[in-house]
Amino acid sequence: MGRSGSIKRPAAAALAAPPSFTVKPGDYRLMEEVGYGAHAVVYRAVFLPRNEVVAVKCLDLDQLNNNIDEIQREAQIMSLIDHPNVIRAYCSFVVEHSLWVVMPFMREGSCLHLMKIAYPDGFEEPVIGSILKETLKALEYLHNQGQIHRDVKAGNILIDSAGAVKLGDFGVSACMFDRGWLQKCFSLALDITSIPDHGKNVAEVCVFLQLKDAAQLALKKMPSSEQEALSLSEYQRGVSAWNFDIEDLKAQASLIRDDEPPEIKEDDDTARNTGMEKDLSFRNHLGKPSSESNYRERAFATTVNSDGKGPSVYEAFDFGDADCKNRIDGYQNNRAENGSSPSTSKQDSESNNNWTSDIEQRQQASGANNNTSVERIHGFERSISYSLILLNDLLVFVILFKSYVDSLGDKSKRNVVEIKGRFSVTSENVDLAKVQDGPAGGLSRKSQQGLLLRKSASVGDWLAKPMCNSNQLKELCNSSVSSSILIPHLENLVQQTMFQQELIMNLLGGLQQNEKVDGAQPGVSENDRIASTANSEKERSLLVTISELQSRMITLTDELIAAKLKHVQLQQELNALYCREEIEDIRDEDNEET
Ligand SMILES: Nc1ncnc2c1ncn2[C@@H]1O[C@H](COP(=O)(O)OP(=O)(O)OP(=O)(O)O)[C@@H](O)[C@H]1O
Repeated sequence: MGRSGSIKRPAAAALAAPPSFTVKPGDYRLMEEVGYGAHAVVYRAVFLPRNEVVAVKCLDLDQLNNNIDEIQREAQIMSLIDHPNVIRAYCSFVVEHSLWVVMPFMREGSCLHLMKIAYPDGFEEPVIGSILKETLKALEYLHNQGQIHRDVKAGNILIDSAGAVKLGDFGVSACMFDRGWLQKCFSLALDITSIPDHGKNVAEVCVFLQLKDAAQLALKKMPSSEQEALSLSEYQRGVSAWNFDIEDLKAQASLIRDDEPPEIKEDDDTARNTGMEKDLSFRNHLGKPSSESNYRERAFATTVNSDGKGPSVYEAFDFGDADCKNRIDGYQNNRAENGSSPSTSKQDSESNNNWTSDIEQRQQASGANNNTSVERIHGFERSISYSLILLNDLLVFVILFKSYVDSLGDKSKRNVVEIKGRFSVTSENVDLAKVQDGPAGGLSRKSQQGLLLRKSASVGDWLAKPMCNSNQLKELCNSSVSSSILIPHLENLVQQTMFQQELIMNLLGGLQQNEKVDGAQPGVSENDRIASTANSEKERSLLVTISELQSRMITLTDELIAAKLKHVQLQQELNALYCREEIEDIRDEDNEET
């Protein structure tokens, strides 16, 4: 990524809003509310002169009176955007106490919304891959423009009726090359510490930073009941945040009362409101009644109706891969055949909330007879393949992470080009090609080692090809991979490991039950008995493998946590060094200016 001199700026023609959209409020008719965030309500609207459907984001200026600059920046950034994967503002203007931003209407809503309504267990991997690919294109474009989005999450990834994926919400984005912004950050830090003598500031800022870390730690240590209440309240309010805890998400979804989710009726023009608590005063302030139906739910209802009619959000995606598409269609058909409308799938997940049941359901739906031991064995094999894949990923990450932590010790002083808030842009920019080949890319790389991994129907192709060969691994260990890239993967892996342990326990329980049932069945033929004995042998050896995997995973997880702690400690030391250097630079500049 270049510095300010190399930032590409959109051509002048692209800067101007399309002349066809006017800045007269009377030209827009606000329809139903389609979403809301911390500072804004978004409506479906009609641009009357052309009878064209658009989205209007209404930002409450009173509520944000201290952040006018930021609001202006968001509107400005959105109007400069010219990329198919980033939501662009057609125009913006002030209406009484709010700023209206007119933009393309994304009919299917956000990924968060889709998951809440119809996919409480998350999307299928191919869909995730497709969404992420488009999102990465958006980020690449923004980064080339010198912008950091800083709020990439499911609630800000929107999908239109054609299946196009666009990144929205620039409320907290920042320009990486904005020196003024950088200075503001530092002076804020200095204000907080209230130290008049600049000579002492270096140390004080580092105290300040530690306090901030302590506050974050305290938040983590908040009693789980309080965390749950906070988390549930945010979930119900539709506030989207990063949450990698699948069990937590499931628990939150299950806490929503049965009468809260929308009733999915394709021909119901007045889809019911979700009933989620919302800030009524804010919405009334913006001049819209709070009881209006939620268009989003109605719109998506047509895509997931169990009768199979209506467009599918999946069908709209261009996967560029017939196999992927078939698998998705198959999954969709299974859902339809099962009658798994959003409400029923939620009940399913409550009553049958484990991975093995999911496999069984999908197998049943595809017409497979999974009652035999052979089928069960295949199920176990798939589970073990999944375990092996995760285990190997974990191993690769532990090795990488350890070498990264070790390398941090040697690199106590890197070439800092810019520090922007919590971002440090160094001359040692991460080589994305390497990173793709590493932790993330490793997932899509074909296994070049001896492991023969059976493809898992549930886990998907991309997970079944996870390994780097030894040379690539060595190369990665020698390269400096950013902790901000590694840590989320590591955390994710720890969670997956825990999930695996639970899965193994479920498998063991399921196997014991099945053995009991098989033993009790009368009228079993001699051939079946022989087959059953052979399968029992196989099951037993698989069980041994499972328990071995389990203990290896636990050991690896422990190592991982220890490495992570060391990393945090080293990172803090590094931060302190960066701060010192940057503050000295700023002071030198001040001195030069004076
Ligand atoms: N162009 C659009 N078309 C359709 N729905 C949209 C559009 N833009 C936003 N939404 C919906 O409105 C919701 C809130 O929008 P947005 O995230 O921009 O508001 P915000 O106040 O900036 O949110 P946050 O709290 O995340 O900062 C989104 O999650 C999405 O569901």
